Amino acid sequence: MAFPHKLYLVTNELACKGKKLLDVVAAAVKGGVDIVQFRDKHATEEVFTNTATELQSLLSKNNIPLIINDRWQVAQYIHAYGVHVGNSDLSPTAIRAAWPQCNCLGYSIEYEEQLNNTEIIPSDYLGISPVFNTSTKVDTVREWGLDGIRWMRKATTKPLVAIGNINLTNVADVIKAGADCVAVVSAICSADDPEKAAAMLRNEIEKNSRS
Ligand SMILES: Cc1ncc(COP(=O)(O)OP(=O)(O)O)c(N)n1
Ligand SMILES: Cc1ncsc1CCOP(=O)(O)O
Ligand SMILES: [Mg+2]
Repeated sequence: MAFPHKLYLVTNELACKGKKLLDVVAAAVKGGVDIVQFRDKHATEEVFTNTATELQSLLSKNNIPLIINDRWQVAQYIHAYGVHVGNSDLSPTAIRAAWPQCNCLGYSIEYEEQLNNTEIIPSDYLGISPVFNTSTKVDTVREWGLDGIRWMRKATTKPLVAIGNINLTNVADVIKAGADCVAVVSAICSADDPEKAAAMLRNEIEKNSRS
């Protein structure tokens, strides 16, 4: 599966610091975000489904794919583009079996051994998780660093999405190390001007991409 996306917004309502989540997402898309993940680890099923539905409506008007974090049944129900899962979630193989129409299945890589695991095969992209330690997600195993990106680039041909404390100061290095796409929470959600923050990140990615 082709993965043409370069700048991936992962949402976090708290990180938006009082701004409305949908406004932040709309601004980020104007700035150059080309794929969005709805991630809320605490919302009830009802609130989660309602917000996911609103995001799907906003993003489909802009031809931007929506990925749902963890809750693949909500993703299927709202006809989202896909789902992102990690080691504590239902496996990619099981999701493919339960939801054959899923267009895009993302899978977090926290351990080197995962690259020898058959779960890589049904995955459409791999999340390098995290590249740098971040206060946005503290239940992590280790930070991969730039060397980890370089290692993964050599170890697999799957599209690589880098995530974890990526911002304007390090995004060029992350791309040069071999990531195909950069995912951020705080660098956009917490910015005073999310549109400008997205535009600056996108510009830096384009300047340093191989294609
Ligand atoms: C693009 C991307 N990469 C990694 C993750 C982390 O997923 P996971 O390991 O399942 O952890 P939670 O996000 O569920 O806390 C991600 N969400 N997105
Ligand atoms: C969801 C997730 N998965 C690995 S790190 C992370 C959070 C990234 O957030 P930030 O861009 O604010 O560091
Ligand atoms: Mg998860």
